Amino acid sequence: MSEAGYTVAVLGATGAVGNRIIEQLEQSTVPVKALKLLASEKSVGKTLSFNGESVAVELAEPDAFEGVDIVLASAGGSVSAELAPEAVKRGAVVVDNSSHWRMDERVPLVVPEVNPDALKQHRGIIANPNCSTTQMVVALQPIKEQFGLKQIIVSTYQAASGAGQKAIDEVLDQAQAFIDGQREAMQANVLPVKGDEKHFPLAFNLLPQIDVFEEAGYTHEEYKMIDETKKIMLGDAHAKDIKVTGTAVRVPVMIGHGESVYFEVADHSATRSDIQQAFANGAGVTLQDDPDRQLYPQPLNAEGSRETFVGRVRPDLENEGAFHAWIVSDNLLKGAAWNTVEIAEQLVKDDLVRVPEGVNWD
Ligand SMILES: NC(=O)C1=CN([C@@H]2O[C@H](COP(=O)(O)OP(=O)(O)OC[C@H]3O[C@@H](n4cnc5c(N)ncnc54)[C@H](OP(=O)(O)O)[C@@H]3O)[C@@H](O)[C@H]2O)C=CC1
Ligand SMILES: N[C@@H](CC(=O)OP(=O)(O)O)C(=O)O
Repeated sequence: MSEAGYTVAVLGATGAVGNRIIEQLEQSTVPVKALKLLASEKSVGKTLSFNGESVAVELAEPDAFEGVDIVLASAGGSVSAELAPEAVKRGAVVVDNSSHWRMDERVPLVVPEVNPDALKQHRGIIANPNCSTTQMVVALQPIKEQFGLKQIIVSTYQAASGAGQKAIDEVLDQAQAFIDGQREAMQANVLPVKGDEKHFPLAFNLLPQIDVFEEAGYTHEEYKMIDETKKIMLGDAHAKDIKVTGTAVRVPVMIGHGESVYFEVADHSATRSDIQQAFANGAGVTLQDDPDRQLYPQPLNAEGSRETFVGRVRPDLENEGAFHAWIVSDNLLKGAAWNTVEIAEQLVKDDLVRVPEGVNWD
């Protein structure tokens, strides 16, 4: 790093996640010497604000990464597949939000509260996990550290914003049609999966499909949660030390994913209060758990926060060593933009903003 700091590029700067990356970067400890904002042709010439200054959006193309030290990418999988290697070739370290690189064995998949040391092995590309996975592993890491984790069964309640601005707009239009008594006018073109054969309204509804269906009746989102949790917590997407399964459901909430999690610990002496205390002490976790005061996490309250909120902690009444908890976080912040910027902070702190010699992604 030069005295003045790093040149940072935000790829996908005009998107919902990109906008929040810029905001999080403004409030971060990353010393930004210069900022480049990159997007598609249609956004070239637009300006966005960073630290009170107006920055013009440029075209995302290979040469745009000349002189860049850190790239924070959120422009989708195909863009990252093509441009991340180009950025690395030009000496930049890329933190990528898309799912494209996550399962690549050469790529660390990082949540700084859980596996910051994985960054030490980076070869220029670092992946940011799926939003539902991130908040679950942040919450459960202190439980794993103190009591050992044997099994996780999760049901997600995922906000429309996870599928982008178009999904939010669609749900609001559907809600208005429903309120106007025109149920037949509820248009659905985006959810559950853009480009899939059928679409259904989410307003006043629940959709037990996020992403496409794959083997054995599971969706891709469910497989991502299983594989990514293992890669982050155990260092291997196929490890068997913790059994993980789940059901991913889209709910008519705008921002903030909820998760009902059943988990089994190895140490059967753990009490409800031990588990609550472990959550309360967890990095990035805020315990909101007081049934007497009806205190529990809610998406509307989590919006805009970097924290992962945990409540409704209770033992399973039939299985020894098993507990339930309710986890909520802002899917666009800890689930995407903040985790990305937090990784950049960790790279700076550990002096890892450099591409190792001899790396080749071609
Ligand atoms: N970690 C996670 O769980 C999450 C990850 N994501 C990832 O972030 C990505 C962005 O999500 P979101 O912000 O909601 O999406 P948006 O649709 O709001 O934004 C997409 C961004 O990508 C840019 N873009 C699209 N195509 C290209 C292209 N060919 N070249 C350069 N830039 C391009 C867009 O630029 P323009 O405005 O010019 O079209 C825009 O800046 C997702 O595709 C996903 O991969 C998103 C949510 C959560
Ligand atoms: N699939 C997530 C958002 C997302 O973009 O996830 P991923 O980065 O794993 O594709 C959701 O819909 O809430």
